[in-house]
Amino acid sequence: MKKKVAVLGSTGSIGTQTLDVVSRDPDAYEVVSLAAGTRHEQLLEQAHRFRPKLVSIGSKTLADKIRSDLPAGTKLVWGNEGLIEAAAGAGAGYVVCALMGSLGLKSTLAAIDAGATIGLANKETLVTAGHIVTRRAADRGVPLLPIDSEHSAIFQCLNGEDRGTIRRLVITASGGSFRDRARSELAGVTVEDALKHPNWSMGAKITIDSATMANKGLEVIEAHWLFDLPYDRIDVVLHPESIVHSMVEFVDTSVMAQLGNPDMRVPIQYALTYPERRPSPATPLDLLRSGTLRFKEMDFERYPCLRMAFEAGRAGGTAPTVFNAANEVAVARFLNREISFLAIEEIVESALAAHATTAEPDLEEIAFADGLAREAAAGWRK
Ligand SMILES: NC(=O)C1=CN([C@@H]2O[C@H](COP(=O)(O)OP(=O)(O)OC[C@H]3O[C@@H](n4cnc5c(N)ncnc54)[C@H](OP(=O)(O)O)[C@@H]3O)[C@@H](O)[C@H]2O)C=CC1
Ligand SMILES: CC(=O)[C@@H](O)[C@H](O)COP(=O)(O)O
Ligand SMILES: [Mn+2]
Repeated sequence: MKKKVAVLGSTGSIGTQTLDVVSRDPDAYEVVSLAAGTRHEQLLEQAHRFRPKLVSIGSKTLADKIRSDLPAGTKLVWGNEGLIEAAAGAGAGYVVCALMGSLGLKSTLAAIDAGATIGLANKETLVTAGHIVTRRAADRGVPLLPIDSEHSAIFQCLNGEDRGTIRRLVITASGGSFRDRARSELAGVTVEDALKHPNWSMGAKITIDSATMANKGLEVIEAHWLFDLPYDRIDVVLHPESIVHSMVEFVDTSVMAQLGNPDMRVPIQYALTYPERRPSPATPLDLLRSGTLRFKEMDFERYPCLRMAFEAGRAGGTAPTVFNAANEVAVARFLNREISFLAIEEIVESALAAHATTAEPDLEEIAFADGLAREAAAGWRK
């Protein structure tokens, strides 16, 4: 029987690569819903190609624009309610969460409540409300399968291993666009410079997060929730080649690693086919030709966003929510050319400093902390 798949964020980097994976095995998948924000022409093209039951777009204005061009029989919805319907109202048994930012939280929870298996790329959802998402998935018996490359790597290394035998996780970081520059050289860097990731082609927000190392910070918190490990057993190392996607060290000192050329279709496909492996279109890794693999200690002074993520993760409660929300707004302001690159970390630092953490927050308390942090980050002036 075909897997009925919903793709939330279908027009983005992960969304389009998911549709590429799905389109290579038409006997295995049926796309039942697609959700996007603003790229209406791309969404229309996807709707004609995959013929889903339902499509959702960011606003009523955009919905009005595409309505008459949709294939007959495709239901059109929009906005936040549309996202929920795409996640939980189209009969998907498998939901790929590839939205950008914590706006993905409600639709992920809706998909879990509907009993769908989750392919999770949207790390901000776990950062902002990890205890709620993981508990809800466990209560509902819903698998949360990682798509993020590092977490897929760890998940693959852990396959069949007893979790009690893990000594630590080692998450690799490329170092991002400015890894060869000192902090003193970052004052005047441009948006264009920051968007040049050395190894991966990704959406704008995560590419900036890689450059500030906030991405690795988000990933540390994501790993804490996915693998249920304390922060002092999660390490980060610089690995400029992005070939070792992450590692697990076990109590007997054995280290398992997952390697491959950087291509997100591999972890996306693994999340879709798990527990099976299938052939993939990625270029096979040839270690004889890939050159030296380097590993360096992480410098927390060079990358304060990573330090702050560890601090927020350890503080728990609403602190990671604030870290994430302030960072989302700061990155949007940088991409909008309102603030400098280095102001991103100043904004995150000041939001965290002003925040009094609430332990074990419910969804309302998370929304409140998120809103306050966004307001402070939007109003921040040098
Ligand atoms: N790209 C990558 O290689 C990796 C990404 N991730 C994570 O995956 C997630 C997605 O990243 P990526 O694909 O790069 O991001 P993109 O910016 O490329 O895509 C984001 C998607 O979300 C949609 N979207 C944004 N806002 C809304 C909204 N209000 N309503 C509905 N849809 C919306 C966008 O629609 P539209 O563009 O039409 O507005 C787009 O389809 C992030 O959490 C990221 O950290 C993790 C590992 C690797
Ligand atoms: C592909 C992927 O998973 C990204 O999160 C990637 O890891 C970004 O690279 P760095 O954050 O290591 O620069
Ligand atoms: Mn990653």
